[in-house]
Parts: sequence; C-alpha cells; structure tokens
Amino acid sequence: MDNHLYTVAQLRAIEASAYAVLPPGTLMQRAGAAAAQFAMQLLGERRDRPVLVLAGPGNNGGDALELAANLADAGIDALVLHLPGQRDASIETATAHERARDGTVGFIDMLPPDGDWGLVVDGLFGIGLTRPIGDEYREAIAALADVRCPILALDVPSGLDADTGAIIGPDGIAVRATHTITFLGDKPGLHTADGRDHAGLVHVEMLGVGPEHLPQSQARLGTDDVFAHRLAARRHNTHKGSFGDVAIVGGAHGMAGAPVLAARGALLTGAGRVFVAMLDPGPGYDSMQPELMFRAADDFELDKRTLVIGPGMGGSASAMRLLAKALDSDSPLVIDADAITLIGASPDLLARLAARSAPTILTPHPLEAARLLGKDAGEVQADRLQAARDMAVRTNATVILKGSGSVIAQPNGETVINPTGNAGLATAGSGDVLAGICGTLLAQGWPAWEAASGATWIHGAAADLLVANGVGPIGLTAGELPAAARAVLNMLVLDAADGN
Ligand SMILES: NC(=O)C1=CN([C@@H]2O[C@H](COP(=O)(O)OP(=O)(O)OC[C@H]3O[C@@H](n4cnc5c(N)ncnc54)[C@H](OP(=O)(O)O)[C@@H]3O)[C@@H](O)[C@H]2O)[C@@H](O)CC1
Ligand SMILES: Nc1ncnc2c1ncn2[C@@H]1O[C@H](COP(=O)(O)OP(=O)(O)O)[C@@H](O)[C@H]1O
Ligand SMILES: [K+]
Repeated sequence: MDNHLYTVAQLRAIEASAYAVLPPGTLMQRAGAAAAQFAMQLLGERRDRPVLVLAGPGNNGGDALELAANLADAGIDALVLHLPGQRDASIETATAHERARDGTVGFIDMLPPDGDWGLVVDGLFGIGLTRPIGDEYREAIAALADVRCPILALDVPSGLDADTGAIIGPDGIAVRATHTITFLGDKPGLHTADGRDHAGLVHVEMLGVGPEHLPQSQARLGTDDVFAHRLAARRHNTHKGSFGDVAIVGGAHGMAGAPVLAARGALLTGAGRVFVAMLDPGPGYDSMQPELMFRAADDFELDKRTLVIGPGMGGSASAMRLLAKALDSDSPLVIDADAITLIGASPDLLARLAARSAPTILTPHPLEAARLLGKDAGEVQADRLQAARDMAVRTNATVILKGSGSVIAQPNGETVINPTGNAGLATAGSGDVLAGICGTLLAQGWPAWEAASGATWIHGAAADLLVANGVGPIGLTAGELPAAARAVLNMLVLDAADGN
C-alpha cells in the first residue's frame, strides 16, 4: 500500500467508499484538523504572525475553512480570503464556513499589498479543478509569488493537474507551494512534470481511511525497495567475469564524449569489463579512465554481452545497420538517444524492437519520446505517465521517460515515478551516464524493470549527493555523476547488509 499513487477517478472512488461508512462531514473535519496540525508545525516560532488562508468554491475550500477554524481555536490569527463560486457549496463546506464564521476566524475581501504572514494556506482548488483557472482566482495565485513565508497547499497546489503534474490550461497558473498535505492517497501529479516545483515537500494524510477502501493502483512512487533485494555484497571468490560485460555502441564523428560518459557510468557502478564500440574512428583510450576498452563498432561482436546503443551514434546508414543487428541479437539492450530517434523514424526497426524477448530498456527524453509516439514534446509532457505507458506497449520494452520525476513504465502498465534527482541533472551528458548504469545492472542479471527503476533511482540519488556536498545544482557536470553513483550504490549495499 505504501507509495501508491492514485488517479483522480480512483480518489473519487476512495472518497465515496469511505463517505458511505462515516458520518457526514467526517472526512472534511479530519482533513481540516490534520492540515491545521501540519500548519502549526510549519509555523513553528512564527505563531504570533497571521496565517493567510485562501478558500475556493468547492470542498478544497471547505478543508481550508475547517483548517482556519482549528487554527483560530488554537489561538492563531487566521485570516480567510474566501472566493466562492456561482454554485451552492456542498453541505460539508457550508458547515465548515459556518464554523469559521462563528469562531474567531477573520475574513478579508482582498489581499493586503504587504501582508507579513507566518504561513499561507492554499485551499482554492484540489482534485475538482476541471478547467483553466479564471481571472478572479488568478490574481490571488499570482500574488503568492511575492510571499516570503512557507506556502502549504491542501491536497493539490491549485492549478496543477493531480493526474499528470501539468499546469491546467494553455496559459495556466498554479500555486508554488513549499509543502503539500495531500488527502486519501498520494497523487502522480505531485511528483512529475511541474509537480515537484509546485508541490514542494509532500505529506500524505489518509484521514483514517483503511486499506479496505483503497483500489489497486498501477502507479507507485519509486523507492529503493523495488530493487533492494538485488543489492548483494560481493563475494570474495569472484573475478571480473562475474560482473558482466557492457559494450557502449555509439560515438559517430565528433560525438565521442557521449559513449565515454556512458562507459564511465557503467564501469563505476560495477560492470566487470566495459567496451566502447565507436562508429567512427575516435580516441584509442580514455586517459581519465584507461580501464575502458575501445573498439571499432563495425567488426565488434554484439552477442553475449549487454549493449547500450545510441549515445552519440548519429543517424547514418551504418548506425541504422548496427542498431538493426543489436535489436536482432539476444543481448540485453539499453536503447538511448540517437537510437531512439532512428526507431521513431523506422517502422522496420520498431517491429524488430517489439519482437525482442531479451531484456530491453528504452531511455527517451521528452523530445525522443515525441518522435517515437508521433507527437510533439508538449503533448508528451502534458501526460507523462500515459506517454511512458504508450511507449512501453508500442515497443514491448521497459521505458524510462526522463525529466523531472522520471516515469518508468512496463508494457503491462505498471508505472513508477522516480523521486530522486534535481535540476543539476539538466546538463549535457547526464542521460548518457544513466544509460551506462542501466547497462551495468542488466549485465548483472537484474530484470529490465528493476534495472530501470534502480538505475534511475541511483542516478538521481548521485545528483542529490553531489548537491548535498556543494557540487551543484549549478555547474554540476555529467562527468561527476559516475563516482557519486558508485558511492550511492556502495552505501545501499552496506545498508542492505546491515539489514537497514
Ligand atoms: N468530498 C470528500 O469527502 C472530501 C473532499 N476533500 C477535499 O475536497 C476536494 C475536492 O473537492 P471538490 O470536488 O469540491 O473540488 P475542488 O477541488 O474544491 O474544486 C471544485 C470547485 O471548483 C469549481 N471549479 C473547478 N474548476 C474551476 C475553475 N477553473 N474556475 C472556477 N471554479 C472552478 C467547481 O465548480 P463547477 O466546475 O462545478 O462550476 C467546484 O465548485 C479535494 O481536493 C479535497 O481537498 C477532502 O476534504 C477529503 C474528503
Ligand atoms: N530538472 C531535472 N530534474 C531531475 N532530473 C533531471 C532534470 N533534468 C534532467 N534530468 C535527468 O537528467 C538526464 C538527462 O538526460 P538527457 O536529456 O538524455 O541528456 P543528455 O542527452 O545530454 O545526456 C535524465 O536522466 C533526466 O531524467
Ligand atoms: K489546493
């Protein structure tokens, strides 16, 4: 049950199922009480400052009014800007409104220009936002850009699509919260696309609703639990052949750096031997990493090792020929970068890919995904989970749709959103390193799903470790990732051995 992510349709079903067995208003009262507790923790020492509460027209606004009443009862100066809609409020929301009015909650008609708040609470819209935010609410949301205190979103930051993490509307706006307290189950949209920037730290509050009310979910937030059972300490009686051969196939003229970065990623996360099979004549060796073995791709044996194909490969006829050969091989395969673009342009290559039975991982960024799906990148980003699932079905492979909150999907629809990583990864070559790590894990016998989830988690955690040590996010370089990924992996293995 932990880490499950629910769609709005599923959340509505959870709501209805719990609603049926609880006295009316219970869920909203619990949501308001839990949110008030959370708000008081966030307020900390600033309890003498007023709290601004934005309350919208629906039940999200009802949660906000309940929260305000609870804060007022606790002696906190709660000021509500209530923006009701045209329709009558639900009975629960009307009751919450009455409670707030009867207590010591203050109501204001407009935002003061320079409010010195201890906390701002966003209770404008939750999972019921069905269309772009209109002007009457836009202004309040835009005003929050100047706020210097924590912003707590109730359920979902207003303006964000809880299913996709996209901001609703072509010229949309959404609250940028520092924290989100989300009710009755976590939501995918808080963790991918614009979600991470707008939700801040996410706290899930189940409101006392037990597992009997929860449906099966197809999506989860990734944790190291997905691959923890693969993290075995190395035995003494082993040799380099015990840890797999990885070959990076790529490196057209002028693009030797990409396969080298992938190769370093593979080597430093533990592959026994790493080859770089270059399409065009390139460097004979890597002076920073002389353990890598360089070969010409044309006469390189593609069978019997794990292949990572695509980094810096270009789109030449020989690239296509090599890709077709790799797709037809029985080798575990990671397909990255130019190889994905080639497949997007060739129904023949796509058919060869879909016919594979050996483990296969595809690592598109949104533009490569768009080429594979015949869409534009905006359409991919508008629903990253669906795009990843569509690609997994189309290619019969495990897909990592990269970007903030990478989405990993397999053909049966199972989906994980990766929670690690940061904007330091938005730098040339970081995707090559990820492809190399995927290759190493496949080479050590991890199934594609676990290798993809594990590599993405470790790659993101490597960037987080670098940032924690002052290396980035600004100026983090892809070449720094392999050593950090090595540190993360060794820490995970030690923790697993300690039973943590
Ligand atoms: N029910 C329960 O048991 C529990 C519910 N909970 C809470 O309820 C939330 C869901 O409540 P909700 O369904 O009322 O939706 P909500 O997000 O408040 O917004 C809908 C309102 O906004 C309106 N509206 C929509 N778009 C608009 C726009 N662009 N511009 C203007 N108006 C717009 C829409 O009007 P309409 O579309 O009908 O015109 C409607 O009035 C959920 O996120 C959680 O916080 C928790 O307390 C747990 C228990
Ligand atoms: N803002 C971000 N937050 C988290 N991860 C990111 C961000 N931007 C990029 N990444 C990650 O960095 C990598 C970039 O890969 P890619 O776009 O293929 O770059 P390149 O082709 O230069 O290697 C992917 O793993 C992606 O998920
Ligand atoms: K909200």
